[in-house]
Amino acid sequence: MARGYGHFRKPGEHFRCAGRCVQWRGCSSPRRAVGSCLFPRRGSEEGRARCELGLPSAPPRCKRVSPAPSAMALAGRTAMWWARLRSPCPCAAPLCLPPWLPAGPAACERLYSSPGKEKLDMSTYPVENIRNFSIIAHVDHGKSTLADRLLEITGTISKTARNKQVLDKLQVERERGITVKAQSASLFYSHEGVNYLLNLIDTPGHVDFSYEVSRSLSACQGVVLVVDANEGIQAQTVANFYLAFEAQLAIIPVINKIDLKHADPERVEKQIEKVFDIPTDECVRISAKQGTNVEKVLQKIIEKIPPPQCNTADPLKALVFDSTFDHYRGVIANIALFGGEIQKGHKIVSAHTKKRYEVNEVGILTPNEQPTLKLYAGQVGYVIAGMKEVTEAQVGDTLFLYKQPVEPLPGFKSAKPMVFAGMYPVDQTEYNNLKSALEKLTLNDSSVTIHRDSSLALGAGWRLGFLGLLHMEVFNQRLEQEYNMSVILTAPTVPYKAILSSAKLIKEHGKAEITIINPAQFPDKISVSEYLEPTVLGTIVTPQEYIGKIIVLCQDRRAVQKDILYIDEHRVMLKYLFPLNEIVLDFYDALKSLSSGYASFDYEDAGYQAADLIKMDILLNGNPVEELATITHSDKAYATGKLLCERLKDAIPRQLFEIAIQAAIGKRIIARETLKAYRKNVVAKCYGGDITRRMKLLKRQAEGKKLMRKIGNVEVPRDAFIRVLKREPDK
Ligand SMILES: Nc1nc2c(ncn2[C@@H]2O[C@H](COP(=O)(O)OP(=O)(O)OP(=O)(O)O)[C@@H](O)[C@H]2O)c(=O)[nH]1
Repeated sequence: MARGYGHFRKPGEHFRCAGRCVQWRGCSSPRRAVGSCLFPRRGSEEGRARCELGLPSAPPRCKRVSPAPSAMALAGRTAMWWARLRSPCPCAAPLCLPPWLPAGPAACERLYSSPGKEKLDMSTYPVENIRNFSIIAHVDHGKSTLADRLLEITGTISKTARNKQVLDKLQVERERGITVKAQSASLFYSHEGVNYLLNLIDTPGHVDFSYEVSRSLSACQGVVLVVDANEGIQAQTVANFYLAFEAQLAIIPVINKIDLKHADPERVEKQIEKVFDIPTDECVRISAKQGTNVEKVLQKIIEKIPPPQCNTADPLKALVFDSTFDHYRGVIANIALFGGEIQKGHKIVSAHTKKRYEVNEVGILTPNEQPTLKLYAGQVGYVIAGMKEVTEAQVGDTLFLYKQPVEPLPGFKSAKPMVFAGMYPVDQTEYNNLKSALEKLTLNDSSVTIHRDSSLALGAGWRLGFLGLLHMEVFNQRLEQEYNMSVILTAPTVPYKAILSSAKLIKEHGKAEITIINPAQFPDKISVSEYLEPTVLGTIVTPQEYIGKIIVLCQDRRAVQKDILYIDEHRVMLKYLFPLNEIVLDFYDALKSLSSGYASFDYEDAGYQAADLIKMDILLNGNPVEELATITHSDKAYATGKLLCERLKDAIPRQLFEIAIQAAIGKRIIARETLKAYRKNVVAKCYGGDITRRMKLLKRQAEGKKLMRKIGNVEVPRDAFIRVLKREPDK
């Protein structure tokens, strides 16, 4: 496949390079594709680019094929190289060789070399042979591992030891070992002589990503509810069960990890019967890791989950349940067809924007994009239709054929952000780049809300709403990893409300009830008749020996007990009404710490309640730090103020001058810490003429300084805001 010098490549052509498939992204006019330019000289621009991207170094033979380009030509081609190196093959999202790819060059060529010629015919899967289902469970109960085995058994991926969490494609997912993004895959399975098309969606387990689960369920008729045979029912098992139950989906309970030494599937079956009212004989006992009984799960899916209720003869009605942005192809929308069919060339209209598009490509995910001739009612796949702007692809939108309008599908309830934080570019010149990165990332994560904001110290930025602190951390990490953006995040806060009493303010806001997502905009007590704080109904599942400590912790967090239920002789389920700001930052850590990791926690929105709130300012040498202002309950003001000052004292490096750290309510100072003046001489121990060592130490110090941002005359490290506000786990 490797082409020599002088070959004319066509745009879109696939070819092998350094052991992987690449697609030519050159311009449409025939141009000399120095096929070998993918094997650059060592030390060249491209060489460095390849190195940064972690691509292998050039094989020696390629150096012979590729004549060394002149400096000018090199500069001219660099952008093109970059574009091509960064552009993944449309069949393979990651640039690196995907772990599920069958070994050997032949397999690679078969899969990726000419997808255009290998479009699948999906007409052989009528609606009655389709099953759409999600795998739901508590964190780490084995959803992704079960998905791997299902993909293997159905021959979608080959059986190799490298197949671990194949559907967790994002770097952040692989690094953290958690699923943050629901991923779908189409499986072909033959049962009793009938060929079935099974569309699987692997969902995240953590409470912060439950919006992904609820959206995934809209494309399904059933769920596989995985429960760990050792841990039993946990808080997210209950939450996810009710999501599926309310959506009236068929539920297949699966008890996983029966290979574990302490597995007790019988106990878990009884729990399932007691809490969910599902007879014990309906549970399937499996070991997803070892593959035991996984085939039974497939059979249950076919028997218990009904096929989608829709018809290919109806007009096209496609629900966009997820979308991603590709730099070259625009928006790739994941769709579930609730009627009709769709194919290349169709003119479609978005019910949301009313804009018209022509379909360029349709296909299914296996789990990479596999183009198909058409998609039919009941099937789940993707569509590329030349949507160039991220705002054009709304998750929850309905697509229909031009001149054949349909009633739009109900779409999705918009996600309700639980925490808000300010986000600012480290350097204001990066503002536009960050704006574009945020737009693209929020397309893929529609649960994030964005409002423009600005701060005296940090300049122009945004106030972002997240579903929780983990969600905020993951979003920040994705911005860094996928868009190479580093940002400053301010202290997270929950959305409070205020009922205004001042006529002037009501006129200003146009309404009496306002939502405060930025502590800087907290209105004075004189102009407010009542403050309201958000609450959540929390579910805690714990072994009974920790119940005493947990009750004390909940009381300390101003929670009110609503229910208590023994799910078996050893485990208890507690329900508490919590003020959201008491749990959002560190409650989970505290709970895990005092229950030795055994208790689990989940929560759902429970509206607002009246609260005695005050705004607390933090002053550094008398100057208020807007980014550290917090809204707190009056009962907790002194304790919070003292703690914040102590934390700040640890977080701020000592400087050449003394720093007074104070917490103030209005003009009243309620806590104070003093940071002594200090200047570290990093080269103090370097005597003699060892210049390289001195340079190294000074460079390291300079790098540390880069991480800081000046606020007034005091340097505050970038990550201080979250660190300072996170409480220590309660002892
Ligand atoms: N012993 C044993 N371990 C298993 C089994 N299934 C999964 N695991 C392990 O459990 C851990 C979590 O598995 P995952 O598949 O990532 O769990 P998950 O539910 O997808 O996790 P999240 O996506 O973070 O919610 C991994 O270390 C798996 O190897 C099993 O049947 N037996």
